[in-house]
Amino acid sequence: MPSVKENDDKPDGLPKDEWQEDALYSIIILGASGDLAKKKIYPVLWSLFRDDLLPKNTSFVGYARSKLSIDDLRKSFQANCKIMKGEEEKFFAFIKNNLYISGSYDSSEDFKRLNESLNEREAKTNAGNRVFYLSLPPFVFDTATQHIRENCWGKTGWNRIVLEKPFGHDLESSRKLATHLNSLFTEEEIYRIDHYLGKELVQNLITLRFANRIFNPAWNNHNVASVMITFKEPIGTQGRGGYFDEYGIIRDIIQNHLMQIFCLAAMEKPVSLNAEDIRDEKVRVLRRIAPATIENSVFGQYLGNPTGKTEDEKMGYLDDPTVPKGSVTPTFAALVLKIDNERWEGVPWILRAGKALNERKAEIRVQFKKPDGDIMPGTGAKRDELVIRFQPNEAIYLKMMTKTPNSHFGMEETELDMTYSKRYEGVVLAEAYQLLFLEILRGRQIHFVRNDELEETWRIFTPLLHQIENEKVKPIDYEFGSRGPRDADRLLAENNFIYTGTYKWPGPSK
Ligand SMILES: NC(=O)C1=CN([C@@H]2O[C@H](COP(=O)(O)OP(=O)(O)OC[C@H]3O[C@@H](n4cnc5c(N)ncnc54)[C@H](OP(=O)(O)O)[C@@H]3O)[C@@H](O)[C@H]2O)C=CC1
Ligand SMILES: O=C1O[C@H](COP(=O)(O)O)[C@@H](O)[C@H](O)[C@H]1O
Repeated sequence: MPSVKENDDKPDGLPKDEWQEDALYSIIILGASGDLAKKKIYPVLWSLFRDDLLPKNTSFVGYARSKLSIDDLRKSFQANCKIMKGEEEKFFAFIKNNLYISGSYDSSEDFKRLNESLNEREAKTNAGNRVFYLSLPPFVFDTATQHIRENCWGKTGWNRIVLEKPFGHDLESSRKLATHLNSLFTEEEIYRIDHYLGKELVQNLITLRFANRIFNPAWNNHNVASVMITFKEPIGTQGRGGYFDEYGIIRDIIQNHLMQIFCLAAMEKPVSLNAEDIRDEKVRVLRRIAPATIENSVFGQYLGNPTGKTEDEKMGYLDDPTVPKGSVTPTFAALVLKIDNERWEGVPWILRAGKALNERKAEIRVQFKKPDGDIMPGTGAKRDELVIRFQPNEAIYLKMMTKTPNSHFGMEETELDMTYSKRYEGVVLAEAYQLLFLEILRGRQIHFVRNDELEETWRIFTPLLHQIENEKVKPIDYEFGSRGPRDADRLLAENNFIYTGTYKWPGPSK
């Protein structure tokens, strides 16, 4: 097994693709001067270039309003790139493949200049394949996409447009955006990124469920008591409260990341691994869910922790000067969805997400019912629980009962454990954006969100969002660094999720 621990953004074993030799691939980053571009997109492009995973003829074209030289651009993102000793020359070659054009998002002339520059570079090749990556605030989506379509759509190869969330603010605005995009592009040309779909263990859900005989027969209301999907972050809004306040935790995490995990865990087996077949099943299960309700939800907002170690921890959500005074935007939410189909009727699916909590964690817990016809009553047997920990320290473990060694029929809780750092020692997992970028270039949409998925998730959450916003429902206070409001545990208990607190992992967590 190769060990690449010395540089942990070098993933192991990514397949080398056979790219079109006679084509020029242009990756055009709109909003190249922005935060996402410098923190994420350029560093990921560098890592893929460094590891020879991109087509040989790839050119990176930044576009933004700021007047920047290539050197300014480089300085903006270099600190976020991992450049090991001996890789300086390669980094220099990466920078040489970069171009930057300053232009506004509402000027045909500027987009025409961008197009001329792309044409000029493509002239020496047979085909020009173009990826337009919109790393832009949502209010410029409409004009920018219009100009891309009218002025920059290549004629000799394929064109793909990549969008980051937010895809609208509610059902109506999402539909409006969809209508606009559909008037310009085909669905095959649109790549809606949800970076959770690029995470290794999220991708593994399909394999686990459908490549193993043992899970599928047990994956239903005869055997499953409840399911909980959790996202926790130990950081607050860190000065970006103004942005967060317009969205809140449901739009930021639950409607997208947690619902994508939900779909992969709850959907029926797709007829094939074709992107359309998988996405058809996701939509099918979403259509069987009634809108989320306030009665089945708990909302929280964090307070500063006076004993916190950092300034962030000491600051409550409302202390952030960028957050409007008296805001009731939730930074924590727990809610329950029910799926009205033959497989899942009666099983509560609990979705929880929060900022400023006690740890960083994203996981799914599937709690199984106790066996029927119990021949060991009164022995304290606990429910089996399958945990898939998406991050950190990726792991799949099944908490289960075993006979205590050398006892008569004494039993205790133990686990079948597949912790990635042990099972795949030394293997570096690719970062979500690395995998997703390669999928865009390959033209594979499995790990991207289709418009009807979006429509369904907005249908589920829009009535609740509008209600809490119109009625200014006050979230419950919780302290920075806690597990969130206590009422959330009550919601779990009322929805058949049993926490015993008796399970003990032997030794430090890997
Ligand atoms: N390979 C490895 O390294 C493995 C490590 N382990 C470790 O073993 C430890 C225990 O395992 P775990 O599966 O977490 O089991 P536990 O039963 O101890 O905890 C399950 C989860 O229940 C939640 N919880 C805590 N209090 C309450 C409450 N009052 N009501 C409802 N829920 C509550 C907590 O999450 P929350 O705060 O999110 O609600 C907790 O993480 C973990 O640290 C885990 O990392 C386990 C298996 C493999
Ligand atoms: O989309 C978002 O995700 C991040 C968390 O991503 P992760 O990969 O670090 O789990 C979150 O911090 C941010 O608020 C949200 O917009």
